[in-house]
Amino acid sequence: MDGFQSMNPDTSNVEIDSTLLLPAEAAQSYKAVDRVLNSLDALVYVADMQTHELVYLNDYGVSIWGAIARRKCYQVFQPGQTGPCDFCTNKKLVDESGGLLGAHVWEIQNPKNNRWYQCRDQAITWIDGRTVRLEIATDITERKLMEQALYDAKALAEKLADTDELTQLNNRRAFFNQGKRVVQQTQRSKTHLSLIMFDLDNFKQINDQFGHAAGDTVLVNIAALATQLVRAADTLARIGGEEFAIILPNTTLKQAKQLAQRMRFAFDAQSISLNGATIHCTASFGIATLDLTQATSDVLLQNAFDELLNSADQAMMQAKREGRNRVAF
Ligand SMILES: Nc1nc2c(ncn2[C@@H]2O[C@H](COP(=O)(O)OP(=O)(O)OP(=O)(O)O)[C@@H](O)[C@H]2O)c(=O)[nH]1
Repeated sequence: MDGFQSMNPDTSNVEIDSTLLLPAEAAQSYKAVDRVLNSLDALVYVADMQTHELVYLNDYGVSIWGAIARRKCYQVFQPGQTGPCDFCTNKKLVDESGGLLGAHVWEIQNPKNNRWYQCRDQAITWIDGRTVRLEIATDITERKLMEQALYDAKALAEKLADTDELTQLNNRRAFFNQGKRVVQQTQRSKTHLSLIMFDLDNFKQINDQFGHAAGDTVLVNIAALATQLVRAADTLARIGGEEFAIILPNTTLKQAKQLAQRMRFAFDAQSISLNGATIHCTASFGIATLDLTQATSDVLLQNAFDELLNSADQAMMQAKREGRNRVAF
């Protein structure tokens, strides 16, 4: 290559202006360092910080990205790219007056080969006096995939711990956790919090007449219908066998009554066809509302959610007593 000469006849990983030929002793030291860098299971490269030209690439880099042949770092590592990378670290490696700063360690997923690298970048003075970026990059893709798999498994475990297996609604645990959170939010926003409880009517008869599996299907249908009727901000949960509850943030008693009536009508109007039979199932609803529009002390709120649930339960029992398929509050 004109004007350039490899300092290491065994490899062609470095290109240095021939006017800067090193004394024999220094060349020996250079070769020893080059051998060490070539034995690493990591990418080591050096790029001119002004021109982005690669001036060194170890064997690991050559084996993946090919010979450097005076190409720029982004041409080698981001094939097809015509300018410096958006994530180029050059600015992080020198101060405003060009003084060399310490190492900058970061992680990136290479958008071209999708592999993850942990990079240690540092500006150093190269053997010909230029300021260059030395990067040592370790492929951490397997570790990242494992981290992602662990993260996904944790998210799934958390979801399962909060989900009712039959209906896929929130379970009792999720319901109580969410209830305590929503009470705090309601206190902060000084609004109303309503709670609807509903229990399917004469559900034992459905089980007895059509079988337990048919009863399960009814529970799934009711859950799906109820899901369609609540808002995204509401928390619908199955809190017992045939008992459900809805946390309604920022909802007055009047608004909660309207929703409960809509649900009652929808359940009453639904016919579930199963094995040639038509199953009809209604529910009794109880509503309670917490008015937090005035400042309320934390002490008063400690048992607020349990008390709200208790009031809704009392109202629901009243609806049962008064003949079922109705809303009480
Ligand atoms: N299929 C099915 N049945 C369940 C499940 N959980 C509870 N049950 C049944 O639900 C029925 C509830 O019966 P009861 O408590 O007497 O209430 P009910 O018959 O609905 O009567 P009221 O609530 O007074 O209207 C029982 O037969 C339980 O076995 C479930 O997951 N699947």
